[in-house]
Amino acid sequence: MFPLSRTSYSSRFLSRLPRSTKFPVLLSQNQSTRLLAAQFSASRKFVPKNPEDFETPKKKTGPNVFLGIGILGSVLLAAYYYKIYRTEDDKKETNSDQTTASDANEEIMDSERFTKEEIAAFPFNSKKIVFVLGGPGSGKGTNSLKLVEEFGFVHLSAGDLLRAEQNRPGSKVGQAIKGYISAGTIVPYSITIALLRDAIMDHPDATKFLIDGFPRSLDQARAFEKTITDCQAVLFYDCPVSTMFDRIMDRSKTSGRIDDNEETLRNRFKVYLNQSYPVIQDYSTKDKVRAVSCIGSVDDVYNKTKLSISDIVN
Ligand SMILES: Nc1ncnc2c1ncn2[C@@H]1O[C@H](COP(=O)(O)OP(=O)(O)O)[C@@H](O)[C@H]1O
Ligand SMILES: O=c1ccn([C@@H]2O[C@H](COP(=O)(O)OP(=O)(O)O)[C@@H](O)[C@H]2O)c(=O)[nH]1
Repeated sequence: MFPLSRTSYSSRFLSRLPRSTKFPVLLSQNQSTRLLAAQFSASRKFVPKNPEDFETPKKKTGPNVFLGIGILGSVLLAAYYYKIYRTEDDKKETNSDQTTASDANEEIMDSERFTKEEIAAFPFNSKKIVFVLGGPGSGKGTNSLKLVEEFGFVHLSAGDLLRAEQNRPGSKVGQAIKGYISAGTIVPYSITIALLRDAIMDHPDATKFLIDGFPRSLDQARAFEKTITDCQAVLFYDCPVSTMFDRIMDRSKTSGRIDDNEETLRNRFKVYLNQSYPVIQDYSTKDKVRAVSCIGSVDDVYNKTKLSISDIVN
């Protein structure tokens, strides 16, 4: 377990962002929930503008039977309409940063390269999976590449797989992926898990996998466990927002990524705290999290990384 009550953020960075995007990086479940509620709903608060907004609604003098019947009828009609007309596609469609638990039943996309029988026969359970998590720019990719070089992990970056699918001629989901990534929101896991599943199957002889940047929400974590396998550990890069911001802004000069810009980055931070951070909290209750501070030189951080997963690398 790692300490969950620490906060890390710099006033220099915070002064550059609107109030709604400022948050401490490490918070307890209650703290983060309260903070989120306060920060992200502040803009949606009801503000009385007209004199009548301040008035207490007048109490009706007697039961209005017709009104009651009308309301009941509307509710029943709405429920009927919802049941009959809401299609499976509607349920899967989610382009907001508020992926909900109801999405946890999404079907994983079929493979274009492997048959259902090949997928069913693949020994996913025999693979050691380490999730590499942390906010945007916290150092997931940098350290994963070093672990690959030194210890022969297979590195699967969910973001890289999605970008490759986005650019693949003939992809049925390329355009949709582009929409999510440019908004800084999470691609439905039916797509991401399918890409990860196929990428794992491309390495039948490998035993150790680093899955970088996934899962980004609790429902994704549960769906991966259900359809692929459980992870052995979570390598978590604990990084102040100010540092992540500066590093991404630096990276944006050469990355060519559509989402490495200030506006999308604000949303990525919001999605990270709102949806991805609870994944780290959840795995920490299962004693799976190995937290590494991102502060220090690339070599320092890598040395801390090696120490934190020394039982897995060998
Ligand atoms: N310890 C470090 N010190 C300074 N810069 C770093 C460090 N670790 C990573 N970087 C740089 O920060 C940027 C973001 O790192 P990256 O590994 O791409 O993050 P992530 O994969 O988490 O988005 C990259 O440009 C990388 O070179
Ligand atoms: O499991 C994933 C991983 C990535 N993404 C999308 O890909 C973007 C970039 O993710 P990546 O991990 O490459 O970069 P990071 O933001 O961590 O630097 C995210 O903002 C999401 O839009 C996603 O939807 N699901």
